[in-house]
Amino acid sequence: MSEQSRSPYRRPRRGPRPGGARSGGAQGAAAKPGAPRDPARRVAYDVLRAVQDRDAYANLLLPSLLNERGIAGRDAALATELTYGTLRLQGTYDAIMETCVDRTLASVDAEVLPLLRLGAHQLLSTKIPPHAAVSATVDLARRVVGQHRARFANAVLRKVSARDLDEWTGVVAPDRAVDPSGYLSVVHSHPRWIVKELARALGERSKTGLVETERLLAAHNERPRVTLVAKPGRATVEDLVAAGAEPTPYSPFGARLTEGDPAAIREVRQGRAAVQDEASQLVALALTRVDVQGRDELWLDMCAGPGGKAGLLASLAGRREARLVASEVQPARAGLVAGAVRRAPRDAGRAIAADGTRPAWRPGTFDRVLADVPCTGLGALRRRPEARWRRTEDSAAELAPLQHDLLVSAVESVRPGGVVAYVTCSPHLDETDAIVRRVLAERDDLTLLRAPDLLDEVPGLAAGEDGNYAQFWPHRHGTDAMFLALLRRN
Ligand SMILES: C[S@@+](CC[C@H](N)C(=O)[O-])C[C@H]1O[C@@H](n2cnc3c(N)ncnc32)[C@H](O)[C@@H]1O
Repeated sequence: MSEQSRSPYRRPRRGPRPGGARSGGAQGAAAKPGAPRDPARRVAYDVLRAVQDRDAYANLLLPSLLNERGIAGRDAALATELTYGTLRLQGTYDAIMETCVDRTLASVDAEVLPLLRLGAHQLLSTKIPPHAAVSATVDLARRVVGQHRARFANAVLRKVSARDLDEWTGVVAPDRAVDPSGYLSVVHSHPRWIVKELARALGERSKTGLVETERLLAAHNERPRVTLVAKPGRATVEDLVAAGAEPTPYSPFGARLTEGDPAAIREVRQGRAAVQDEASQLVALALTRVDVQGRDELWLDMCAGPGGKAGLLASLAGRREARLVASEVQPARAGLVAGAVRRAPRDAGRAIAADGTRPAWRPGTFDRVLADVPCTGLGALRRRPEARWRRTEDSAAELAPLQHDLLVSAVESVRPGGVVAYVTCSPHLDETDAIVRRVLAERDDLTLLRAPDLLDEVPGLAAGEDGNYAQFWPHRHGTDAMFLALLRRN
């Protein structure tokens, strides 16, 4: 059963609307004394506004508002579903609502637009009965934007309620045979440029109908399960399984939660385990598996904040009597890295604040270097629902000079015979293949290794012209779309 179908609030795309009011109806679960009416929709609206108006991150703001307002249980689950679901499918809802307003959607007031999207989500993708979805949203509109604009919201949502999601996309999406990217963009709610970039990274052409691209886009709209890492030497997968998680298919350190709050797990609270995507664990593991002849004592994580991979690498280094320097340019994030590497076996990790492009160490100091560079994050769209609307077509080009300089610096930091892992949480070819190729072309002291061979327990990873890169994919591996290139310095 997919995560999507597991959600109690989701409605299958086709089929009858289940009858009977549920907790997602207008009044929801019993409110606490003094709590605002319909706290779930109110908090979802506040997060959508903050994401839209001040570039807030939903995954940070929502938990803190739920906590601040004392919203828990079914109301918290409803608020989470409404917030993330609305942000993910915003592109589809906007295409539908364009046909339901008598002006452009862009000219609708900023206070009202999130209400319309919230209402459209309840109508088109949840089991909330249509009359409850409309009346609860209009009720909220009355309170937050006034009677006049609530009437407008009511009129738009009544038009939206006339069809189900499949009927609507049949009306508003371009013909797939004529414009496959445009069709996928509307049906799976991604900006068209992202559809094209992901298809390019998957090696698919429009002519073929973009079959695998569609599977990837659909995976981005599924709710991902929380994955944990048991830091070697400090906790085990068995500890996490005892706490209710399931082992991950590939990482020897990973376990997935089916539901529940990771902070409720003792090992996580104690810093012996942490939340970390399985692909992040595996790219760090691959770097430690490469054979480096001779000395293997000093490792560098050059872009370490907030410290996920550094935490794992420090534990792995400690078990081999190596040490890790975890460096991060932003001092506040370097503080998080210090927390992540604290109490590694043999005290193997040390965090410093330093600019990787102006190294605070001598050239050739390290035996293994991780350059997990800043990137567009197009590989983590499952977990960051608003990111697809925030990045632009130019984002990758803007990051490329820094990515290049960091990889060059990583290469200079490793000793001859040592190895560099270049990693992005993005499959966009301009920040993966293009950066690696450019550095390989500029230098004659590098050999590109076959990264998939270091992770031979994971099928379907090989990418790039000669299959030398490892590229994870959400729809193939159930992970973020993490990219890995391994370079040996000769
Ligand atoms: C993709 S994140 C790294 C994620 C991290 N490895 C983890 O697993 O938690 C990239 C990091 O690089 C940092 N960064 C950006 N420019 C940098 C530079 N010139 N030198 C070092 N770090 C830099 C960013 O602040 C950000 O924390």
